[in-house]
Amino acid sequence: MTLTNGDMAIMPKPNEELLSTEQLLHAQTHIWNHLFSFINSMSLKCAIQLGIPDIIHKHGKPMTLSQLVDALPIVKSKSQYIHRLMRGAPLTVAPLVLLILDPILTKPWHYMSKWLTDENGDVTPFETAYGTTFWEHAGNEPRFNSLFNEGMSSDARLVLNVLLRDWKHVFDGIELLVDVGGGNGTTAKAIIDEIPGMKCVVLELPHVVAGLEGNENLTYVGGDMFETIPPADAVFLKWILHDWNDEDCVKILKKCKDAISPKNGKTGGGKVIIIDMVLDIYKGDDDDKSKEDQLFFDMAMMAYLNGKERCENEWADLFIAAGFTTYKICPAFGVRSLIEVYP
Ligand SMILES: C[S@@+](CC[C@H](N)C(=O)[O-])C[C@H]1O[C@@H](n2cnc3c(N)ncnc32)[C@H](O)[C@@H]1O
Ligand SMILES: O=c1cc(-c2ccc(O)cc2)oc2c(O)c(O)ccc12
Repeated sequence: MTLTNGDMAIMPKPNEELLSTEQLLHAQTHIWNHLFSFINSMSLKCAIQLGIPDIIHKHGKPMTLSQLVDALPIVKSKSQYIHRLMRGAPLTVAPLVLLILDPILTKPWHYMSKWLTDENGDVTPFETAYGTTFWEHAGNEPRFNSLFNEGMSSDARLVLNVLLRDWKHVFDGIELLVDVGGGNGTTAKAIIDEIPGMKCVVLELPHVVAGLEGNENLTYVGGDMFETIPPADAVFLKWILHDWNDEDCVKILKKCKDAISPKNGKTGGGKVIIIDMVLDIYKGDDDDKSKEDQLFFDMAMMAYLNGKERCENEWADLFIAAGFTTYKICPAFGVRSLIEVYP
C-alpha cells in the first residue's frame, strides 16, 4: 500500500525496520516457540519408548538421574544425553502420545495446505495423504487399528475413573446401556464392573470388535451406527460426535433416539449420555491452556475426520434437529463435558 501526502508518495518501510530491536527479538522468540514446540512432544515420545515412566514408577521413590540412566536400555556411551531429554516436557498417558505422534497421524498435517488448495474432492487432509478415510485406514492397517484402539482405551480408563467416582448417578435407573463406537469395550467393562446388574452392548465397526469375546453382561456387536443401534435404556457416546459433521451427527442422534424409544419396551433412563467437548466450557484454573487444547482438538478433527468441536449453541441445534427436547451440560472432565440429552 502507498500512502500519499500532498504530491509526495510515502512508501512504507520494510516491516522489520518498523519494529524496535526489542520487538524484533520478541517476534523471533515467539516464532521459535511455536516452531520448536513439537520437540516437547517428540521428547515425550522418546521417553515413553525408552520406558522411562514405568522405570520411575517401579522404582517407587524419587530416582536420581544416574539411577535412571543405569536402568535404561540405552547404549552406555550415550548416557550423557539422557539428562537433556529429561529436562523436557511432563509425562502423560503413554498410548495416546504414541498414537498422536505416530507417523500415520503426523503425515496428514503435511497435507493441510495441499488439501486446502487442490480441487481433489478430498474431505480431509487425511484423505489427501492416504486416499482413504480414517476409519477405512484403521480397517486396512492392523497396526494402526490396534494403536488407535489402545490409545482410546487408555483415555477411556482415565475418563471412566472420574465418571464412576464423581458422576455415577447418571446411570441411575439404567439396566441396559449401549456404548456406540465403544472401541474395545474398556468403557463398558468399567461400567459393568462398578454398577451391579448393569448390562452393556458395545456397537462398533466389525474390524474393531473382531475376535473380542463378551460375557453374560457384555455383548459386542459389529455394525454401523448409521444403520441400526441396538435398543437400550440409554445410549453412551464418548468422543463420537466430534468425529462427524452436523448432518451425520443428526443422523446418529436420530438412531440413538430410536434405540431408547419406549416402543422398544425399555423403561429405564431414556436418555443419551455424551462425553465430548463444549467449546469455551471447561473446568480448571488455566483457561488459556484449556482454550488452546480445545482448539487443538478442533484442528485435529479437521485434519483426520470431517468433524469439529462445537459450542453450546451448535450442540443445541443438533439435539433439536434430531428431535430431542432438553439437555444438561456439566464440565465434568476438564476441557470435556458430560452432556445428558432427553427425548
Ligand atoms: C474417537 S473413537 C472413540 C472410542 C470410544 N468411544 C472412546 O472414547 O474411547 C470413535 C469410535 O467410533 C467408531 N466408529 C466409527 N464409525 C462407526 C460406525 N459407523 N459405527 C460404529 N462405530 C463407528 C470407531 O471405530 C472408533 O472406535
Ligand atoms: O488421534 C486421536 C487422539 C485423541 C486423543 C488425544 C488425547 C487424549 O487425551 C485422548 C484422545 O482422540 C482422537 C479422537 O477422539 C478421534 O475421534 C480421532 C482421533 C483421535
